[in-house]
Amino acid sequence: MNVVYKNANEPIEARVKDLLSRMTLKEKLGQMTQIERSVATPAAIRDLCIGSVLSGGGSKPFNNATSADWADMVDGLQKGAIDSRLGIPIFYGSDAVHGNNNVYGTTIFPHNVGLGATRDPDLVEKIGAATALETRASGVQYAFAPCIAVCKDPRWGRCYESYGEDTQLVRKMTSLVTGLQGKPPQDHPYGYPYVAGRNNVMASAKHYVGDGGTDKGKNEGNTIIDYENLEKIHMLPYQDCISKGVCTVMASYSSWNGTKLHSHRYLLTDILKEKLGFKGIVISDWEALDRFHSPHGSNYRSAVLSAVNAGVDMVMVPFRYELFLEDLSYLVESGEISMSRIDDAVERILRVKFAAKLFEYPMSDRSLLDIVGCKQHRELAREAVRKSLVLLKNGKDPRKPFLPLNKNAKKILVAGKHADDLGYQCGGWTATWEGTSGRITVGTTILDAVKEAIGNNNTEVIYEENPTTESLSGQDFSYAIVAVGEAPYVESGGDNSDLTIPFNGEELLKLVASESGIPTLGILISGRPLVLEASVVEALDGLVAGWLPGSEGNGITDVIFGDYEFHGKLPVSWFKSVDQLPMDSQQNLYDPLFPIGYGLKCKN
Ligand SMILES: OC[C@@H]1[C@@H](O)[C@H](O)[C@@H](O)c2nc(-c3ccccc3)cn21
Repeated sequence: MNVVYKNANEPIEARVKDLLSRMTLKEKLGQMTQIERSVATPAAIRDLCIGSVLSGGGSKPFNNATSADWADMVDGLQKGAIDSRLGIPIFYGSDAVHGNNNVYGTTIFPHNVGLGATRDPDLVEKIGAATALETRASGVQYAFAPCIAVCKDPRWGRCYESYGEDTQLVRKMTSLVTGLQGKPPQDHPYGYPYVAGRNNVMASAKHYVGDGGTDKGKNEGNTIIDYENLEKIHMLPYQDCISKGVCTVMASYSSWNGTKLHSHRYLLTDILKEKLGFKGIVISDWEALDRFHSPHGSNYRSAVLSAVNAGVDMVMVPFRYELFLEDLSYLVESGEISMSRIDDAVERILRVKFAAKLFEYPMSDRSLLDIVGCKQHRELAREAVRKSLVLLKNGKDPRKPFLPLNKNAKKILVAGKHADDLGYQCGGWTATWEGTSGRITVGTTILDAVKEAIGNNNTEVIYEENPTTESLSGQDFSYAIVAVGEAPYVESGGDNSDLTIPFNGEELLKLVASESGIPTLGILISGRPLVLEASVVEALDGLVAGWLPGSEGNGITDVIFGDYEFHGKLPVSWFKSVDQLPMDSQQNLYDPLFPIGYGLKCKN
């Protein structure tokens, strides 16, 4: 007998209609529920018809779990879903935001702020395609990416997740969606979710809307702006993602003029779904409903009512899913949430699952495992690092450029906390949620890369994390490479109104460059512009913004030793003082240290 929803030759909408008609209320509500892997079991997924499972930042089967270990985990949970009465598969979500970064041994690409500096949407699309392959290799079919925030204030703890402060730049970088999901055919219906096949993942445009425009850059804060500017500055990139067939849009924790996005029916339904024609899933952020009321998690039933009626289709619960289901069921039974709202949500979820071909290919494809961290992907990441670096200063005398550095110099000093720390150069959302110091995965630090670039020359390379004038005196260095910057941070943990270089980074630059008088290249490893005193810039012979380059540190040496030309342009304004924030390049008062778009070449 032809069971329409099980027939891949049937049109998606026919499959959706057929399956929806067969579902009980309990099964429909289960599909609207996304739970965290730490509380997920195959039995719960089967019995409650759970729609999705996720890994919160860094949540993994065990430390240093490989892609194969992840695929075992995801497949085990998927079996529970397949065993359910109607056999509706889950999708498994993870923050693959700069490669499949939760998983050990994967290629870690530069964070978005560095990709914004490349101004190269084709490169970003290729990064999306490579990320999709490495993500699917781990069994994960859904990436919580791209973040298309337009970051208007570097004090925001998530600034490095934004491609930059300019809307048009962020719009170009939505090419990541095409890389992740694949390119829809010409006749693909506008706003309809699209996933090309098993080598692609569902994407999530986030965080809708205005997350990068909050007052003083406060994370999860309030974006105070009229609708016209909300649309012009923060909403246009969502139109680009919708036109590319993005499968999901994640609501923002933040508020617009005092109303939380997660309960904003006008923006989630009237605008996103009706005016912009988005036909995929609106998913909540993590415990967003628990944050509606104080204390955290209180008055949960009213939060469920507000969010679902506003247009949230799937709730990233992620732990208290029995309570969520109980409250949601009560609200539907009482008529406070209509059956048509539930059916709209479930239709969208099923539509994405059929579009992503999850019914046909529910299990992981182990043939992809060889591609994880492969040379081709690492070369792509290395190219992205090269193109992301921004040369801010090259020589104290324009007629005597300092870069490119000489590989055959007699003696080179490499210094600074960020010169030999893979975790620091990867930043947040790597291995763990916050990110951490040390050899957290497979990769090349700046020091590794310098040694590799120098090769067997007679050049002596000396590394000192924290040199002193005493340790440097009489050493006769040809020049120094000093890498300083930020320790990894994430979300509100990164909110910062001080923005000086941590770990006394400026003092170290001055110590090497002026007190010890060594010709010095400063490299800033940071998610954003940081305070640079004029005296520090003056003391340096060269200065490079390295952003958060990821695992392929040799992309840095490729340009500082001149094997490749610098390419990067600032995606954000570099302030002189935090008192100037937020900066607006369109204003007459605009007076940055380095303007958005600034970037030198070696051979000008
Ligand atoms: O990891 C899933 C999502 C991610 O995709 C969103 O961009 C981000 O806002 C987010 N914050 C948390 C999160 C926040 C606090 C504690 C634990 C987890 C979880 N998540």
